[in-house]
Amino acid sequence: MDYAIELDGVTKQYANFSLKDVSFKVPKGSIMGFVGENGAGKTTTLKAILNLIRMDKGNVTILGTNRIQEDCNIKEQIGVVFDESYFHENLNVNQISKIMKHVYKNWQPAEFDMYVKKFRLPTDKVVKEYSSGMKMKLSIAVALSHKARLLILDEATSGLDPVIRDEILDIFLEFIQDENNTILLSSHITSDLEKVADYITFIHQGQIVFSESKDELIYQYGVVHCKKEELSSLNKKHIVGVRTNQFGCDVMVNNKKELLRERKDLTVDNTTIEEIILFKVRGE
Ligand SMILES: Nc1ncnc2c1ncn2[C@@H]1O[C@H](COP(=O)(O)OP(=O)(O)OP(=O)(O)O)[C@@H](O)[C@H]1O
Repeated sequence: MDYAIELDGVTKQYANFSLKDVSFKVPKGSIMGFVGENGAGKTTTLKAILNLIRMDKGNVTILGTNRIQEDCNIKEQIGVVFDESYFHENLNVNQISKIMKHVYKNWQPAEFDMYVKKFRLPTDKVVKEYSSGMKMKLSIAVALSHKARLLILDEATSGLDPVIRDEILDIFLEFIQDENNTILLSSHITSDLEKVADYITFIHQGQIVFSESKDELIYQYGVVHCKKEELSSLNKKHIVGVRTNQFGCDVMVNNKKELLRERKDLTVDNTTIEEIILFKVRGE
C-alpha cells in the first residue's frame, strides 16, 4: 500500500506533556480521522508532521519525503487548516486571492471564487469582520484552491453549523475521489468521522491507542450486556472496557465474531466510534 504520511516513533517532550512514540500511517486516497480528548496531542502531532515543531525523536515521511522543510514542491502539494486564522485581518477575499497567486504556483482563482460563493463568504468584508466560522471556511477554501494532494485539517469543521459542515464533508469525499488525494482530519465530532473517514486513529495522553480501518472497528467491536457475576466468565482477551450500572455491566469487546463462536448464549450489540472511544478512556 502507498502512504501519504508515515510517522515512526515520533516523540516530543514538553514540561507537562509528552507525545510518546507516535507511529501510524495514512494510506494514499483515504480520509484518516484523528481523534482524542482536549490536550491528547492531536495538534502537536500535526505540527510534528508539518515540521512546525522540532521532534525529540522519530521520523516523518510525507508525500515520499522526510525533508519537507527543504522541499517547496511538496509544501505546495499540502493544504493546511489550523484552528487559528493566518490571513491578515485587513484583507478581503479578492485581495487574498491576488496574494495567493504569488504564494502557490498552482493557485486556481476560479476555483477559489467558486468556494467563496459556495461557502457564502462576504466579499465586501475584511477578515477581521468575519465570524470564526467564516474564517474557518476561508482557510478551507484556500486549502482546496491550489491543487493540493494532501489536506491536513485541525478541527476544521468543529466551529461550523451542521448544514455547512455537511457540505464541506461532501467536498472532502469528492476530493478523495482522485486516488492520489488524501486527507488527515482531526475532529472531536465523531459523527463527522463516521460519515467520511476510512481510517480512525485515536490518541490518548500522547499515545496512540489504535489506528485502524473504520469499517473493521465497527465490524469487530461490540457491546455485551451481562450481570456483574457473569463478567468473570467472559474471555478477558476480548474485553476493551467495562462499565457497571445498577442493572449490570456493559462490556466493550474487540472481536465479536470470535466471542460469539465461543459463547453462543451471548448477544453482542453493534457499537459506534464514539462508544469505543468512551470505553477506552472511561471504561474500568
Ligand atoms: N509549545 C508548547 N509548550 C508546552 N506545552 C505545550 C506546547 N504546545 C502544546 N503543549 C501541551 O501539549 C498538550 C497537547 O496539546 P495539543 O494542542 O497537541 O492537544 P490537542 O489534542 O490538539 O487538544 P485540543 O483538542 O484541545 O486542541 C497540552 O497539554 C498542551 O498544553
